[in-house]
Amino acid sequence: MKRRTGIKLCGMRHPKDIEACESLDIDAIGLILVPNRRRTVTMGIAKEIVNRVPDSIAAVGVMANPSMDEVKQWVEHVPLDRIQLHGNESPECCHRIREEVGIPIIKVMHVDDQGESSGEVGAYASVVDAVLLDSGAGPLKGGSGQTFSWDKIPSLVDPWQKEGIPVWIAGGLHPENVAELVRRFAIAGVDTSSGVETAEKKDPKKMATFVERVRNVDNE
Ligand SMILES: O=C(O)c1ccccc1N[C@@H]1O[C@H](COP(=O)(O)O)[C@@H](O)[C@H]1O
Repeated sequence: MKRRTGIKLCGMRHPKDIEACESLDIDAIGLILVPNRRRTVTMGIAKEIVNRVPDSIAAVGVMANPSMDEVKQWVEHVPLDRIQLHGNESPECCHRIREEVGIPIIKVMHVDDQGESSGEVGAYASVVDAVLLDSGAGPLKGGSGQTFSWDKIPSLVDPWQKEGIPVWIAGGLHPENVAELVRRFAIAGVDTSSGVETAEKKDPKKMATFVERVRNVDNE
């Protein structure tokens, strides 16, 4: 059966970034709703962007350790399709958000220098819809442009896959390294932010090349 790798392009900040996505064969775009980050968008901009996203592309809101009130405020004003929890949210917190807000949860697990990942499979498998492995590098965690050691991917991914949880990979992915990642490992999807920017702005050419390189491997 032909493979199809999920692709999420994250950190959209302007409605024109979405124009550049419209012709791309991607699955999701992400909006940074974490306060005080370089790519953080206001509620107004988030709403404007999501309203332009084609139906075939999911709009993902990226949050880190949000309160229940904050989550509810975002989803009340912005029609998000998924919530990406990029902090240290407990299984109980994931469960509560999923139940009370009714939106699928992507839980980010951070991979440290030793290749160890946060998050016990047994505790999270029943309360999340997908897992995203990202580099734990840097004090801010997320959007760092840093890769983690890929050698551990099979042993990190396998226990989730056995529970039927799709695992996506992020952290320092760009058009020059994504084909190798997708070719080497059986993963559900890839997610990038810094790697498709030039001078801190989304670069339509890099986004298109990133997608093309993934789809070329899918078609090998
Ligand atoms: O992109 C950000 O600025 C960001 C801020 C806070 C939390 C998460 C963030 N981004 C997520 O991190 C991954 C990896 O980013 P990068 O490709 O290494 O720059 C990205 O795909 C987003 O999901």
